[in-house]
Amino acid sequence: MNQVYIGLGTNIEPRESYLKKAIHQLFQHDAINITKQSSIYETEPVGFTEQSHFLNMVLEINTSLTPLALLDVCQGIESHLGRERVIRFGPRTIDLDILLYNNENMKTERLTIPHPRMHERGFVLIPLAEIAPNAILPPFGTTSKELLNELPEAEKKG
Ligand SMILES: Nc1nc2nc(S)n(CCO)c2c(=O)[nH]1
Repeated sequence: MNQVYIGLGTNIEPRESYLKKAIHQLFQHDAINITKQSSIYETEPVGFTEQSHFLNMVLEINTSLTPLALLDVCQGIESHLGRERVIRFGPRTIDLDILLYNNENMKTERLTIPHPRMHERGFVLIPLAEIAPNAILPPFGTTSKELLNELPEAEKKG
C-alpha cells in the first residue's frame, strides 16, 4: 500500500457540499482507504486574487493505485463535480491535488510529485501539518511543520 496526501480546494458554492461529495467518491473507491482528514480551512485566494475565498483541506489515504492511476481518479471526480478549466488559477468547483506519494519524487508531463508549489502555500501546509506534522517533503528533506514555520506570515493565513 502507498501513503498519499491529497489537497482539496473549492471556491464555488456550495463549497462544503463539493468537498463532501469529493471525499465520498474517494471513500467509495475500492483501491482507496481514507486514513486521516484535516479540518476545513477558509482561505484567501493566492495567485489569482480576484476570486472568492476558498475552502481547503488535506486527506491522508492509503492506496494500491499508481500515481497516474490515482491522478485519473482525482481528475474523474473533478469532472464529475463540474470542474471547468476556464481561467488557469481561476474559480473551481473542486480541486484534488496529489501532494505527496510515499517519499517519492516524480516528474512527468501530467504529474509532478511532490506538488511543485505546496512548500510555498499556507493553504496546503496548514492542513497538512495538522494531520501529518512530520511528513517529509522529499526535495527539501524537511517536515511540513518546519516548512510551515518558515513561511512568511502573510502566507500563513492559509
Ligand atoms: N487559498 C487558495 N488559493 C488558491 N489559488 C489557487 S490557484 N488555488 C487552487 C490550488 O490548486 C487555491 C486554493 O486552493 N486555495
